[in-house]
Amino acid sequence: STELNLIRAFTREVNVVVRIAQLYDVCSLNSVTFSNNCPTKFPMCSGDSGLTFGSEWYRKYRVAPHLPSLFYVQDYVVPEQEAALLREVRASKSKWVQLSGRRLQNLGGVVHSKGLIPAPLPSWLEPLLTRLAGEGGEGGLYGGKPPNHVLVNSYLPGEGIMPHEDGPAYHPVVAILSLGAPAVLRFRKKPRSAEAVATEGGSDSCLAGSLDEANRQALEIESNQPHDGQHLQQNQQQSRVQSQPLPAPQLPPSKPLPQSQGGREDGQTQPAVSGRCESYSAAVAEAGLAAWEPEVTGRPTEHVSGRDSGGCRYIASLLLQPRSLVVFRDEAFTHCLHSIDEVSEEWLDESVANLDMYGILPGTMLPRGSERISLTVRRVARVMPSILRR
Ligand SMILES: O=C(O)CCC(=O)C(=O)O
Ligand SMILES: [Fe+2]
Repeated sequence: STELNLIRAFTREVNVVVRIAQLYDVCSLNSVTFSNNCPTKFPMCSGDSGLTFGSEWYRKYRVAPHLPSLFYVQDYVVPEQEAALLREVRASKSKWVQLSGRRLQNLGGVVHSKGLIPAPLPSWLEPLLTRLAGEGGEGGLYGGKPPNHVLVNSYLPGEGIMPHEDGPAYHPVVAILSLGAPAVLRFRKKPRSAEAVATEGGSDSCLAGSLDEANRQALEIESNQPHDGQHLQQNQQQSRVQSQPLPAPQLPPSKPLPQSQGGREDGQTQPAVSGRCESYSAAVAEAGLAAWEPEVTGRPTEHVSGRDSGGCRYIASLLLQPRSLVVFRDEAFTHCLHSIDEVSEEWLDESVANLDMYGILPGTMLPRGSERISLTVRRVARVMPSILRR
């Protein structure tokens, strides 16, 4: 019976260990490790990573199997709420800043390298911000604290936002509400720095790094078009808020800098991509991101299905319909760049992960139609003490 007791005690211990491992989900211990790298014996790893991350909300709205920290909520607001929000944005006394590819209102204060220099958020945003803070299951979307910063972006057809990351000033979660017209948000792997390429070896360009047949086609088709670095430089030169174009190639700054030091008006980090897109397979493996394999069929010749203008594959894209909410966090926030093409029609290629929801077939062209307004809602992790407020 002593042996039996020992066996029982041992079994209890093992159960406790297994339970703890399940609760804490080994995959979540390192946000860079994803479900596909997880030992299969932990069921929470298959498609989930993390305690909160495994909540019902995230399970319900996860949309792209290749990018498990990307979430999409169709019809997050009803048409009346959309109309009311659009009225408020248009009536707002806040100053619009004209950038090269969009107009921008910055609400909640100025994002500085040392944190947020806070300013009051307009009262019309309160119900939306309260609702957003409560999404995502226990603890809410922003780590138990309310969002404190909102960008209002306005895009006319033909306008967009170049590949960028939102940067380390923010708690790594963003929720974007789309109003008025659709657009496609595209995710690609963050480029490796020139330094990393030199010291770790490998290819310094996506084009050279994945010279499969499809990529050769991409090169041929797009050889006359500027790739991202050139786009970035052109945009920077055109931008009224950017005092000087940044030389390319250039490392993404480790933190957003004040404008005078080359930072952006919107507090975000904009790497000069300059075609320095990391070898696709290496990028995907390093970030634990699964491959999205394009089907090279029936596409118009000016587009290469699921690739950016440098020939790099997108990890995922999302059709952002009016009234929808997109949320991305963790690796989608820190390991990827996101962008909206400067087009008046969106080519819905196979990388667009949510076409099914709308009964749209890949290969469809979707006119952007009219002005799109987006509300980018985030929390700046550090808020400057009031004594330093201007
Ligand atoms: O308009 C969007 O959907 C994207 C906006 C964005 O990426 C940003 O404000 O940082
Ligand atoms: Fe962004």
